[in-house]
Amino acid sequence: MKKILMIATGGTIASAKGKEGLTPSVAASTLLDYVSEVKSYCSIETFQILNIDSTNMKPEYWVKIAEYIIKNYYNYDGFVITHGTDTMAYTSAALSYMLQNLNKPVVITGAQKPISEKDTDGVKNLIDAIRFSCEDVGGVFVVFDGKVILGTRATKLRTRSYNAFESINYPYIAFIKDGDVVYNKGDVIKKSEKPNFNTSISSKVFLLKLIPGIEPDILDFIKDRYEGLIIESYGSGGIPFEDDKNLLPKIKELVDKGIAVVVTTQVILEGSDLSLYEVGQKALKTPVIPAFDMTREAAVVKLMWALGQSKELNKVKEIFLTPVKDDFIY
Ligand SMILES: NC(=O)C[C@H](N)C(=O)O
Repeated sequence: MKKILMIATGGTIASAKGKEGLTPSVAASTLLDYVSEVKSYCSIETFQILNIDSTNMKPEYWVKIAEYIIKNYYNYDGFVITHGTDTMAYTSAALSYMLQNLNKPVVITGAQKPISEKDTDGVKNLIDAIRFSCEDVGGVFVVFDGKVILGTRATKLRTRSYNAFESINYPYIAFIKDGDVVYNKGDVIKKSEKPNFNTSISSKVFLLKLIPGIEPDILDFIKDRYEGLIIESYGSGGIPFEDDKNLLPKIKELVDKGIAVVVTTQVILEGSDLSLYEVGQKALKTPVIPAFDMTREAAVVKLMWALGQSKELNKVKEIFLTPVKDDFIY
């Protein structure tokens, strides 16, 4: 029998109605009571590491979760993390960078409705997640609504529906149908020889979403406070450069100060290509770092993680542009 560690962090799956609306309250061991049939094929231990709405997630908590997994890595065959959906894709990206070359699965799941409710998706998601954590594969995954998504490729696209998550610009890894795992793209998740753990991270990253007419001087504020900036530009990617709305000189000031500036797109599907338009090529010359087809979540967390490894701009750029298990494709 496989030995699984389930780490609970809160989220809707573990929530109940409180005085001010839904709030995490159900303990890890109680969550397990709802899915007791899994005990027929694996043995599970639980640990309550946090009990938060995932809106309250922060990088320090990613480190806490990752370090708990590292501490217990050789004692279990797989790991399941129950988590709120709102920032689940950030956590799955963070764990993907902190825990690399895994030879065991780390599976994150949650629910749109509390596990105690009659029409909950929590029971199915938790059973599916535990089922996938018993597979002979390595990596970090989101399992939700019967789909297995690579940890760096998940994004929450729906606030209410059970199919809250999609795999962005990348195939689903597998589907779970009536308890069976049906692989769709299993080749990237073969087990590695030796895991590589690195939990250093900087939270000094800012995400700036462009809107038409954005004032360049917002960048002065960012320059004084952050080590990295992600600019969510439009479409295929570009930076406005006309007249008093020209952002490029201010971006150059940031880069000259050693701040890593990444440009991505607000459009969720099909990725960015800064070489396509003049607005993009001018940005590349500033120079900014392109995020290609990464999700917003992966780009933000990878920059935080790269800045945890080095403060030297060229090195940060090199780390950011080194693919980690298909987190982006040129
Ligand atoms: N469905 C959910 O889990 C949403 C909740 N607010 C959370 O992210 O913790």
